[in-house]
Amino acid sequence: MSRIKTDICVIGGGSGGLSVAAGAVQMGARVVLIEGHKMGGDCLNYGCVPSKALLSQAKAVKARGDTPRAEDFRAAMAHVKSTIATIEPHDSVERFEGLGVQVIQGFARFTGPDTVTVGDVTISARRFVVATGSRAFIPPIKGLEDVPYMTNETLFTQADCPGHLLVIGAGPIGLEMAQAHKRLGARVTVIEGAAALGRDDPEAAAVVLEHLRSEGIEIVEQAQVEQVSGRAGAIEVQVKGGTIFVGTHLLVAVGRAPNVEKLDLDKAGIRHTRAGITVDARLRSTNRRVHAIGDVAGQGQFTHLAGYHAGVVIRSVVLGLPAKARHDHIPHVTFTDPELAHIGLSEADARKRYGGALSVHKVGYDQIDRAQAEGQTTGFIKLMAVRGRPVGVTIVGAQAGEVIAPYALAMANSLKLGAIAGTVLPYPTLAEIGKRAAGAYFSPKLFDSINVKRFVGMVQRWLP
Ligand SMILES: Cc1cc2nc3c(=O)[nH]c(=O)nc-3n(C[C@H](O)[C@H](O)[C@H](O)COP(=O)(O)OP(=O)(O)OC[C@H]3O[C@@H](n4cnc5c(N)ncnc54)[C@H](O)[C@@H]3O)c2cc1C
Ligand SMILES: NC(=O)c1ccc[n+]([C@@H]2O[C@H](COP(=O)([O-])OP(=O)(O)OC[C@H]3O[C@@H](n4cnc5c(N)ncnc54)[C@H](O)[C@@H]3O)[C@@H](O)[C@H]2O)c1
Repeated sequence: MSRIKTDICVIGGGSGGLSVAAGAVQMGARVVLIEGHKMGGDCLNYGCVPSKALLSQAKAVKARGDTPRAEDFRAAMAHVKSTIATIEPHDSVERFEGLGVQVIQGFARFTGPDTVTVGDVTISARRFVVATGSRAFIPPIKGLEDVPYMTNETLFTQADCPGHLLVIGAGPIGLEMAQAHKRLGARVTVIEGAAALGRDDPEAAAVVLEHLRSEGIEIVEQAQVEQVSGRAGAIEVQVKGGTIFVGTHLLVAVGRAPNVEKLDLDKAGIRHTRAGITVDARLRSTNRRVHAIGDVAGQGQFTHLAGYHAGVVIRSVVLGLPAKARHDHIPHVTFTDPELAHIGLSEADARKRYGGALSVHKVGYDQIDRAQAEGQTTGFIKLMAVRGRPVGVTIVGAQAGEVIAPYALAMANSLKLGAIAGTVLPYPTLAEIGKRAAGAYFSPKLFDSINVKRFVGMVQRWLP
């Protein structure tokens, strides 16, 4: 048994853990990083990177306009592999060892409040950061364990395009992958127990769903899956009420489960629930020496959130500052075509919280010259504003994930809408839609005000 003493021990080498390790070591701390499987975690290997690479290939095939061919799917999967391979060195053991991090490969488990073991190595540290991420949640559906099914961990290893892909769950994973597979030549049926994109603005979700259906994807809502049967190539999914959907392949995308089982959290007095490790505003667990970040902290499941958490925890464990995380300024984007981006409060939540003080401003993509020029007039921005500040923004339409950036800046830095309305943007760009929405907040105050009209009348009489 060998022993290592260090300042910071990071468990999990994905989006969150790698950011903590790189930041902490470069600022002078001694860092041990433990990764049980693949450096880069879900995002690089089974999540954001492969899914966006597949979507980009599917978009190119769709743009070509003819019937997808078998080679298209193979070429798309080859692109997925090569994209991962290109990014991989950035997250590699070699790069991190080069930065001065001691990387240990194996699954870590706590053996006490300030020790973990990996194989025959025991590590004691001043602070621990748990960044073990999440995996696909497998629901207790009758028969599921007896049929071949895919999750995000196996989806990107397919050799050939499925004939008819059945997807359980119409969240971001289910719908992004439904569109990618449809555009690459599969028939696709998405089976959703409640409302598709149920966590998003219903008006914006409706725009995405209408478009996906127009491309030929079958999306069945309010259809809770109760039983699955069959075999490879002939899978049957039965929903509440008895309807049966038949397909060749099955993807399960019904949410995520935090990776806590292997950690022996009880040995270190770290409380957790089904959502993940319980943390306070400083991302500290119930063991003050141990922080949790990213998916396993149960505050949301996005790479940029894990990266943000890493920054907060670095201030805490490296610099000893009482840094707190906030979550009201974290955007999220579903990368379907059209994209759906959101930040802050939904319209419904903003109405509940602010009542009459809230104003809502909606501008269509069809009012934006660049959108007209590109023929991308589907969608809108919806701005929720209170006393001159944005409290929530939803955008559905072309490049919504890029277009929302000024609002992410504004909400992270408590900027007023005047900052957006007063910014000069290049013409013609899709980003103008955000400025137009801010302008819509000021228009009635400026153009419908009797006081403004009186004042202008006076000025005009006095002006020489
Ligand atoms: C299909 C899909 C698409 C996605 N698309 C997007 C997107 O477009 N944008 C976005 O922001 N987010 C997206 N996400 C979510 C994103 O991947 C996660 O939010 C992000 O990876 C979380 O980072 P993390 O550091 O918390 O965990 P991870 O990146 O998963 O890293 C956790 C690491 O910990 C390791 N580990 C686990 N247990 C132990 C242990 N006991 N000891 C040692 N190591 C351990 C794991 O092997 C893993 O490498 C997507 C997810 C999926 C599944
Ligand atoms: N673009 C992105 O940023 C992106 C992309 C993919 C994933 N992610 C992250 O990963 C998380 C998980 O995504 P997800 O799509 O797996 O989960 P999700 O929780 O967002 O959606 C799962 C859906 O499955 C449905 N469902 C659950 N059980 C069912 C059953 N028995 N029958 C039918 N439907 C059922 C739910 O009602 C829900 O609508 C996301 O919330 C997000 O944080 C992000």
